[in-house]
Amino acid sequence: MSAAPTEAFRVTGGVNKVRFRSDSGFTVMTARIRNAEGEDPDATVIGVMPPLDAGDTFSADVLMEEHREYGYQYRVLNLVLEAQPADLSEAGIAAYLEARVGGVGKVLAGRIAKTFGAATFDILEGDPDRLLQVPGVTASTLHKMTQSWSQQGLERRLLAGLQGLGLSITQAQRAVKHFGEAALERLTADLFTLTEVEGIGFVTADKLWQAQGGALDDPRRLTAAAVYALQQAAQQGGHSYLPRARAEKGVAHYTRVTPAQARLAVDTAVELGRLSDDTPPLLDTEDALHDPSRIYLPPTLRAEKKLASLIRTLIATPPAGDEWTVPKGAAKGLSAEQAGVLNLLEEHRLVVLTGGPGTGKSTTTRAVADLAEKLGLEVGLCAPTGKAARRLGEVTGRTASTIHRLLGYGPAGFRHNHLEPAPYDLLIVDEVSMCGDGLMLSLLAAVAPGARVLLVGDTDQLPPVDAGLPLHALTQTAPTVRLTQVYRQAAENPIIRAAHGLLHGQAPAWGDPRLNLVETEPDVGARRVALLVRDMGGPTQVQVLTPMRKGPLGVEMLNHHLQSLFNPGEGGVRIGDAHARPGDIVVQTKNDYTNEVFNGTVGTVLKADGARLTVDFDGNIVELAGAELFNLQLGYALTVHRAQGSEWPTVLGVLHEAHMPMLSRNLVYTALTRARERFYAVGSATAWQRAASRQREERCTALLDRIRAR
Ligand SMILES: Nc1ncnc2c1ncn2[C@@H]1O[C@H](COP(=O)(O)OP(=O)(O)OP(=O)(O)O)[C@@H](O)[C@H]1O
Repeated sequence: MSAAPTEAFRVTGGVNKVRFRSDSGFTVMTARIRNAEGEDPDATVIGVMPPLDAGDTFSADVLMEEHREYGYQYRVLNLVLEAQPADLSEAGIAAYLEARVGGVGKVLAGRIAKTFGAATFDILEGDPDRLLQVPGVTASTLHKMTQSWSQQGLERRLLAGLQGLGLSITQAQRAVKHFGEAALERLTADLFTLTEVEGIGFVTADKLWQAQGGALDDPRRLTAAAVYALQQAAQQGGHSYLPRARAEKGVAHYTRVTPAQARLAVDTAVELGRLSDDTPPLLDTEDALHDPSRIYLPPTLRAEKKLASLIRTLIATPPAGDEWTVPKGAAKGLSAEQAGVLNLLEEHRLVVLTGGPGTGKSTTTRAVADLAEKLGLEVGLCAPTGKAARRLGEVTGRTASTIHRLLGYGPAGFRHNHLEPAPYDLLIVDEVSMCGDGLMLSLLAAVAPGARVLLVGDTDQLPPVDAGLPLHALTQTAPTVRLTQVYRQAAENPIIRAAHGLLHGQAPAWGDPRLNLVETEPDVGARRVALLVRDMGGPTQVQVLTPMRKGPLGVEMLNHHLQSLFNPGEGGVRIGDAHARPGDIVVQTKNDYTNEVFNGTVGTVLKADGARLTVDFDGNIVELAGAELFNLQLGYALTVHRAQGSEWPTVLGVLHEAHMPMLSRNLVYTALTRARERFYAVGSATAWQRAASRQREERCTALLDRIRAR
């Protein structure tokens, strides 16, 4: 082969030996590869490939690269398996038959190879009955052989065809996994169907589409863009629907088409049922300026309607039995407001308890659980995250779990639902501000007939990451107690006072040793933060929070400086955004129900060997490898969103005008209330003033209207 060219080139080859293959399809093999310029008899070839064995032949686009340890090797971009072995000697054919064709053992493979030689594969493909003349090949053996051969042939043709559409081998494999045999036909008919595959979005499909020379105004492209606009609105802004004008703007933004075409795109998507138009009949009182139109993704519309009817039912139906009585002593130590919750639960199945930090929500929750158990009721305690569940358990002195665990979440979804309700007479859910419509629907759908539900949360916290704002709708429709009095020791705490001040648009009054601010410029900020963390006792004593991931004061930059100061060194195991070494602080970024580690849980790396990490998450010691490592990031600094539901004694909050797009009152309120004893702001006081005055953008949700609708 000539010197390493920088761009990809095509080779054909035969597999010598497969050295390694991960479940994601990443393979390391040695192969004989050749092209017009020459042959490399035993090259190292790496990359994501279809399942293959020694003896397979293939054609592939490869890039040559020099690895610092292994020297030259070829990285596969696309690889198509040929339908027969490289080595057409009798032994080669026998080895291939034995390895790849079902029902054929060593002896039989030898006989077939001896009888038919290189013609074996054409016969297997085109005239398989002739194989019956080989002693030992029975009708059932032949059936197994032809089944397996045609299945493999189909998969080979599918992968080759999909790669012909421009898909990478990874995308092709995921498409086959998702669509099965119909993959090629579905994607040939409409390449944008690819967006149904987990992890492949409109932008990727559009790149493939344009690489194929697809027309920019093709209805399939425009329809897919309309659906994508709604998906992005839910993911980025938590919107359950978009007014038509914004949906059209989204389409124009993603496709660069004219407003007229964008309008057509939304109309077409609605006609095809890919989107739903649920615009309510315009009441004459509506002002013409307010755009009442509502464009939904169909599943979101169904969920919102279902949730509204569930809430209406819970509000309208009486609790089962009459055992709920509130004896005199039950309200001991509670304020009249707090005691109100106990009384409301006598008549109502669904009660909501809200209030800011230190207003006595947890105290009230404990009193409700105590009373319910005295009355002999089964009480279920849960919260959206592991950390919040643990805290709920601590303050109520009972076991509490995540909502997912309480509802029996597994690969097939939630075990408890309207068919098999959760077996509790009273469900208490904490930190409900973190529940989107989806999780709230799963939760309320699993409430047993006649059972009661107490939802506890703080409506001023950040809105949920998922779409919808159910807690807000519930506080305006279900019987609600809003605790306002901040208690003595809580009131003395400047953090809690500052949090309540934020709700009235006031920036915190800095200067208290428990509530202080240090100004810094973005470019030197990360380094400054690392030194401050050192002065404050190191990363185990203080949690750093910041609004963003990117930028000079983002999580990535802060973690880089914090890791180099507190755990310097080289190498380590690759995780989501860096390399982790023993002693590093890491954070789980996705719910992992198998290891019972949830998004936002912080842990310490105990061991890092090869491609495995042992992490201690608050006493839950887990071993992580493979894809699980990409659910981890360095955790010296976290985004405020990731910190929701967690609390630390000391928090260092980084906030600067540079974060402007993210700054809102709820964001800084949530950051501040993550600190139990001490909050240290680094950045600029102006940023806090600006944030305090900015309400977050309203979310497009019609849940409240639907609950109220008659
Ligand atoms: N009725 C009350 N009378 C006197 N003190 C109270 C009362 N209710 C709560 N407290 C005290 O106020 C403090 C805050 O109570 P609690 O932790 O229940 O508030 P919270 O709303 O759960 O706060 P956070 O949201 O921060 O968890 C606690 O020290 C608690 O003992």
